[in-house]
Amino acid sequence: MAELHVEDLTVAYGGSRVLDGVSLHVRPGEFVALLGSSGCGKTTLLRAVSGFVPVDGGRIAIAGQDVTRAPPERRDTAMVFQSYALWPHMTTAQNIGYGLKLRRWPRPRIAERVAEMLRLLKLDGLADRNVTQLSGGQRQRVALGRALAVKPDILLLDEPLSNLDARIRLELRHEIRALQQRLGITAVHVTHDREEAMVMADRIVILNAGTIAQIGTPEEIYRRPASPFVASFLGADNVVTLHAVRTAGALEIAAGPDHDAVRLPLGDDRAYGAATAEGPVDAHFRTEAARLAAPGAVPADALVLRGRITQTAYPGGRWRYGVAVGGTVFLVDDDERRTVGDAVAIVIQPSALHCFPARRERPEATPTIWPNHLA
Ligand SMILES: Nc1ncnc2c1ncn2[C@@H]1O[C@H](COP(=O)(O)OP(=O)(O)OP(=O)(O)O)[C@@H](O)[C@H]1O
Repeated sequence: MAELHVEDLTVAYGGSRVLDGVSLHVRPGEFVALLGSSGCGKTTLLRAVSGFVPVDGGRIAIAGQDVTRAPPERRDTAMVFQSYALWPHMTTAQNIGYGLKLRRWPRPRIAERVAEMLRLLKLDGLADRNVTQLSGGQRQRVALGRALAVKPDILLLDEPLSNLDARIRLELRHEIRALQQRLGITAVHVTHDREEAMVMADRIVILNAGTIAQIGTPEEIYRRPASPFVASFLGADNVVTLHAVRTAGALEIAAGPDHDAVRLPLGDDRAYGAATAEGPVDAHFRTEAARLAAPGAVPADALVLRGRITQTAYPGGRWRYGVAVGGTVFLVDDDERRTVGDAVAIVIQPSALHCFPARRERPEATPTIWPNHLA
């Protein structure tokens, strides 16, 4: 088990900076996912760790050794690629044993290790088959076997599941995770699939335009996004601008044209972000974290937005509605079947709100009446 230290890493292609001051510590045996939208620098970070991209500044250490300037072959990393990158003229066994041959392992030891990998990866019976005659899932297992065979300090996974169909992707997701835990190997996994990162990783690193937006466990980043960017990226992309005042233990929301004043109690998990948000705040909430009610039947301790249904869809399980509130359309899931034109209330519990200082005030959210105690 080895640890990975990345400190203040900067990488530029030509004149343009792709990674800017990235620092990250991956603990021994930990599975870390790098998550971010296309072009944010995930693959570049992985390639910098493996030594295939020169760095402009900062430091990389693997198992306590500074490898910042070391060539790839002097770093104990192994990479699995989206495109498998197998040798097409070789069999399964030859591909898995390839790294061992390069390291000049004696033949009997190679055969032993390859057999072990075939067993681990459920590739028994396919040892002598040419890899071009394997399915996508099988090919990626071979690539994984080739990477693990050399017992690397760090396993680097570059979107290994992106080319596979949905069912195989789910299957392999769990297999990779189980294998990584069983072998206790330190792994860094690049993905742009939020759910994949959530279910596979011990911790998730969210990258945004070459910098780290947040590092945390799946639960931490989901429940406590550190910024509007992370909140939106993790699905809380309904945003309502409110006027808030922080009082002891609560966030007082002033009435607006489409909602009444409400006192949202603050607790450990409640209205996270509200502690620093006062005045105009952008409150983010998830489609699935709100519900709809008839306008007259709403609870007092939740934020309630009055609107009208403009769109309906049935993605499966629950209905999904577009609800226009003032000039903004929010997406909300609900169990009940409703119709376009229905007047409804969107009910959002405080624990489902992620509040941040508003980036810009939206006219429709400016309160017309400030409650007396806030005036
Ligand atoms: N060899 C290169 N030369 C110049 N620019 C590059 C090179 N490789 C990547 N880039 C640029 O660097 C930025 C980050 O690329 P990178 O591949 O690290 O992103 P990513 O987050 O892995 O994206 P994706 O999810 O699309 O693979 C992008 O703007 C990309 O166009």
